Amino acid sequence: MSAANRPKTSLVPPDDAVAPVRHPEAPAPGAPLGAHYDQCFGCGEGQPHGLHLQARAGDGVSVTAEFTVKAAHQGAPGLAHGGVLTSALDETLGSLNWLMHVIAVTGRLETDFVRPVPVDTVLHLEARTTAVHRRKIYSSAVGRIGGPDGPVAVRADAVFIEVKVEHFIEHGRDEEIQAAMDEPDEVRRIRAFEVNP
Ligand SMILES: CCCCCCCC(=O)SCCNC(=O)CCNC(=O)[C@H](O)C(C)(C)COP(=O)(O)OP(=O)(O)OC[C@H]1O[C@@H](n2cnc3c(N)ncnc32)[C@H](O)[C@@H]1OP(=O)(O)O
Repeated sequence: MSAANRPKTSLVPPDDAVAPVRHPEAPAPGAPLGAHYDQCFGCGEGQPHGLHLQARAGDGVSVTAEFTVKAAHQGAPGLAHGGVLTSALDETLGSLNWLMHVIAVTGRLETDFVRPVPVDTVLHLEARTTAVHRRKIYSSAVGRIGGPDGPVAVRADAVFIEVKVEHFIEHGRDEEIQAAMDEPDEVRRIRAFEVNP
């Protein structure tokens, strides 16, 4: 069935889903994950239009991250754009896959916007993978304002789908694929595609 005709997929894992497994070489809890690709809109240091989100490994398959809402991220006067907040959730959720050493892309992402988020706010994000079923990875995230224990402003549930590295090579634009493959630093080269080292 083509993707366009596929029925809407549940965000609830099926009964025979299993617990996620943290890779033995995943970064220790508390370790910064760093950017997986310097041009990534979510985390890339070299991306002037990006969110510059910084994530750290948590326990199990979990991460925490911070994102500061800038003037460039407004939707309404002085308030963050909902799509930008969803991007911050997507990036945080996507970084969970690195802890399992699985390459995956977002298949479905559902966001609840609970409170408005003003410019200059630091959004404190927490995400966790809850279940895995074949290639489907079920994860959830919340974003709090006013501190890591502050009130929830946004939350999201997602299904990521495991893919092979060919997904990026087949579908990405040649010049960026080539530049990422020519990266002399092996870890950066690998992480551009979030491939298992
Ligand atoms: C490198 C990491 C970067 C992280 C950055 C943050 C994350 C991102 O934003 S990634 C970018 C946004 N996402 C994308 O571009 C993905 C675009 N979509 C695609 O390429 C394809 O539709 C893709 C790969 C998801 C699935 O296609 P395909 O491999 O043919 O899947 P298919 O074989 O049909 O389905 C596999 C399973 O996934 C499920 N599935 C497929 N698509 C979806 C979906 N959209 N939602 C939920 N489940 C889905 C299917 O139901 C099937 O489940 P089951 O095993 O139970 O039968």
